[in-house]
Amino acid sequence: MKTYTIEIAGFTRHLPIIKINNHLSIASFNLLGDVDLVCAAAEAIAEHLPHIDVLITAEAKGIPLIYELSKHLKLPRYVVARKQVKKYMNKPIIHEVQSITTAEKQLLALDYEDAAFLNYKRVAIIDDVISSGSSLEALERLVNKAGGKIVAKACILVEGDSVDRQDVFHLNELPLFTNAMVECLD
Ligand SMILES: O=P(O)(O)OC[C@H]1O[C@H](OP(=O)(O)OP(=O)(O)O)[C@H](O)[C@@H]1O
Ligand SMILES: Nc1ncnc2[nH]cnc12
Repeated sequence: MKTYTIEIAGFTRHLPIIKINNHLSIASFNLLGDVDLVCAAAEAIAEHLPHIDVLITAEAKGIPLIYELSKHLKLPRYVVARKQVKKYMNKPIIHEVQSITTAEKQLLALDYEDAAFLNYKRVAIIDDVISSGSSLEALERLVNKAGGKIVAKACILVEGDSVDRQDVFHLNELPLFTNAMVECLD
């Protein structure tokens, strides 16, 4: 398998290059299960955040990261926007998302209790990767609707066009690959 090698918070990882459609491939970054990397990335991001009251992310890969970040920042509660409305959710606020990794439109939903918790709080939006920016935009809309104040946006990796974003703190950058480009890699 072709891989892309990247350094993140002092750790080297060899990411498999995966075709996502007829034109594009991504270097797939899956932090689920990677304890050392999650801990180091959380520590590195924590140093660059202003004073905040609560972190929010989108499920699923952002969850271990904000858990670890919340521990660092001594924040007792964090908020996760879900990709499905569960029966146990109360009056959810919903926004559509078209993430680069998923062909179909998805949704992000915030439970009423979590939305109420964000109200008037200083909120940092956190994700593992920001690529098209669609997930970030949906999270921004949810936080605004909930009455939270977005004071920081941070992720481990920015990808593709998002590498030029000035509004997101990040630890490193990932390229997008055309499939023709991938054919030429050894
Ligand atoms: O900037 P975007 O194009 O929206 O892409 C970024 C999103 O893609 C990934 O989630 P993914 O859709 O792979 O879902 P998962 O975390 O549930 O695996 C990542 O965790 C971000 O949330
Ligand atoms: N390269 C990547 N790896 C994992 N998830 C992603 N979401 C967007 N880009 C991604």
